[in-house]
Amino acid sequence: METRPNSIEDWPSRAWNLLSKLRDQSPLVQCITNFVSMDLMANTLLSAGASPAMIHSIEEIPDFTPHARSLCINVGTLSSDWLPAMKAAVVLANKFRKPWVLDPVAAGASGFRLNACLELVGMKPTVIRGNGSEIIALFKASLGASKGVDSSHESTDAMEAAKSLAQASGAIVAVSGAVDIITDGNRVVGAHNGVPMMQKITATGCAVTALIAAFVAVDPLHALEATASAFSIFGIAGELGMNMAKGPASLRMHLIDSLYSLDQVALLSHTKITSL
Ligand SMILES: Nc1ncnc2c1ncn2[C@@H]1O[C@H](COP(=O)(O)OP(=O)(O)OP(=O)(O)O)[C@@H](O)[C@H]1O
Ligand SMILES: Cc1ncsc1CCO
Ligand SMILES: [Mg+2]
Repeated sequence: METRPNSIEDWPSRAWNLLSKLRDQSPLVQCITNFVSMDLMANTLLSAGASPAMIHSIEEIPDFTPHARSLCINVGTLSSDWLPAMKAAVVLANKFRKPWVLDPVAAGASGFRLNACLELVGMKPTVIRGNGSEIIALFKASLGASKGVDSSHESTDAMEAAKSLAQASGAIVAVSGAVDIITDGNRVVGAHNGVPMMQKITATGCAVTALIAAFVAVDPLHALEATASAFSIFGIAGELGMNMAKGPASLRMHLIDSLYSLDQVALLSHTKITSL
C-alpha cells in the first residue's frame, strides 16, 4: 500500500514508499567493489529487493553500464588496473544520467588511494558515503592540508567536513556512525537507527553504500531523502536482527533476514530520521 507523506518531514512514510518502490522495480545496481564486500553487498541488495551485478572488467563496461539503473564505486581493495574501469563506468553513468555513489574506503591510507578518491569526487558522484575518518581525510586533502586519518572520528565530528565537501563537490555527503549524517551542504539530516555491533561485521559500511545506490536509483531527484531512508532501513534491519543475534556472525545473517522481511508496521514504528 502506498502511504503519502504529509510533508517533507514525514520520514517513516517516505522511507516506506521508497522501499516499496525498490521492491516493485528491482533496479539493476552495478557494483565495482572490493573483494571483502562483494558477498554482503550483493546479499544486502537482493534482500532489499534490488538486483545486484558485481561487474568490473573494463571490457564489459561499455555494454553493461548503460543498462544499470545506478552504479556503486568502492575503492576498498583498489589496484591500478581497476581504477580505469571505475572511471569508465562513471563516465557512462554520467552520460546516461544514472545516479552513482562513491565509497572512499580508507581514503587517506595511501597517496595512490587518496588521489584516486579525489579524482572520483571530481567526477560528480550523486552521493559520497564514508565513515567519519574517510570524510575528514577527503575534506582535508581537497583543501591540500594534512592527509592523516584518525580512525577514532565520530560522525558528528565530521559534520562540518561533510558540509564543506558537499558544497565543493555538489554531491550529497553521508557519514556513517552512531548517528548517520546526510547533507547537501546546506540541510543536515540524521538517521538514528542501527546497533554498535554492526561495526563488528566487515563491510556493513560498503553494504549500506550499495543500498543507498539502490535507493537513489528509484528516486534520483531526491538523493538526500533516498540516502537517509536507506541508512534508516539498514539500521532497522540491524536492530531487528540484533534481537535474534548472538554475535557478529549471526547478526550478519539476521540483518539480511530482517531486511528481507521488513514490513510496513515495523518500518513505520522504527524509522528515526531528524533534521540536525
Ligand atoms: N555506534 C553505532 N551505533 C549504531 N549503528 C552504527 C554505529 N556505528 C556504525 N553503525 C552503522 O553500521 C553501518 C556501518 O557503518 P561504519 O561507520 O562502521 O562503516 P565503515 O567504517 O565504512 O565500515 P566498513 O568499511 O567495514 O564497510 C552503518 O549502517 C552505520 O549506520
Ligand atoms: C577489511 C577491508 N579491507 C579492504 S576493504 C575492506 C572491507 C571494509 O571496507
Ligand atoms: Mg567503509
